Amino acid sequence: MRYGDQDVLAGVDFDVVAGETVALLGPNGAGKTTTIEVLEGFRHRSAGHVAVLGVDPWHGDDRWRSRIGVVMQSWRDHPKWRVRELLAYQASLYAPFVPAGASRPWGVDDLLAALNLDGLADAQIRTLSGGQRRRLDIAVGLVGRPEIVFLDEPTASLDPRARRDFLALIQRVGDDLGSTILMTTHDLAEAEELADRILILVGGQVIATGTSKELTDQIAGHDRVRWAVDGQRHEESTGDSTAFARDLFSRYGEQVHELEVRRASLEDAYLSIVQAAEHDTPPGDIEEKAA
Ligand SMILES: Nc1ncnc2c1ncn2[C@@H]1O[C@H](COP(=O)(O)OP(=O)(O)OP(=O)(O)O)[C@@H](O)[C@H]1O
Repeated sequence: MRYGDQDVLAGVDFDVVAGETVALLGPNGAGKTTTIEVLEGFRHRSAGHVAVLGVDPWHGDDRWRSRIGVVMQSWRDHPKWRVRELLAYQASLYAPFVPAGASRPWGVDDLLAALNLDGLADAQIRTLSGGQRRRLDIAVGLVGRPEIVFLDEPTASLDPRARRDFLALIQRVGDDLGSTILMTTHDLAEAEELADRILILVGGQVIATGTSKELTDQIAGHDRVRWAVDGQRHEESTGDSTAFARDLFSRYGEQVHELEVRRASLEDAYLSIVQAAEHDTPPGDIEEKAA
């Protein structure tokens, strides 16, 4: 994808298997929204090959579109419509394309309840708070029970309970409906909880892919161990925190206090991988220096 003479996506190459939940992570401006918009058919790529459900998204027709659901980063329209009215209208757009015997679209009341929006069914959209509006955006993306759902930062502006409801709903959409999910997020706990696989995009390139554990293992050797002996606090990195603790106790016995082991998290791995890509060094080196 190129704007003017600037390539904003180059070397983005990945497959997503049917039924997979994939999280696209990356710093601001990395190209996540652009990638998703190309896949949704909203942006015309400058070059390259893209297929979604076997179709080039730029040439996707209404039948193809009825098989995908989209939650964009932000959209504002229909301010005077009521919540139930908008959802029912969106659901009606899918109706002509329902395959025989399939239970699509989603029942509007069920979906409102799942997103805890039932109390707002008759509210005008312009009266919703940012987080309520976000929940409606999510409902609009899911109402067609799509085979693939694209979600661009779906939980930005959700309160903790709404975020919990969303995570449960997306898990249900993935498990019960078998939908394929591609989402962007800056929330690493969310990616860890939902995603079968994570792609990290930096500077318009996919620089790492794997499960949360595979990415975290890339910076193995970075567990942090903290302890105190004689009131003196200590902290070290280690690849084997169990052996480290055993050695600590064999040397200092009961003098060891306040022992704390912190395993490398997805956030540590993400920061290390992104910083390494930005500085062109292997993951881990930067973290070591920072530590
Ligand atoms: N219409 C446009 N014209 C020119 N440049 C654009 C346009 N849209 C996006 N860009 C540029 O493309 C790059 C990727 O933007 P994109 O919105 O895809 O990033 P992102 O990873 O989704 O960022 P964020 O996390 O901030 O949402 C940025 O450098 C941005 O400035």
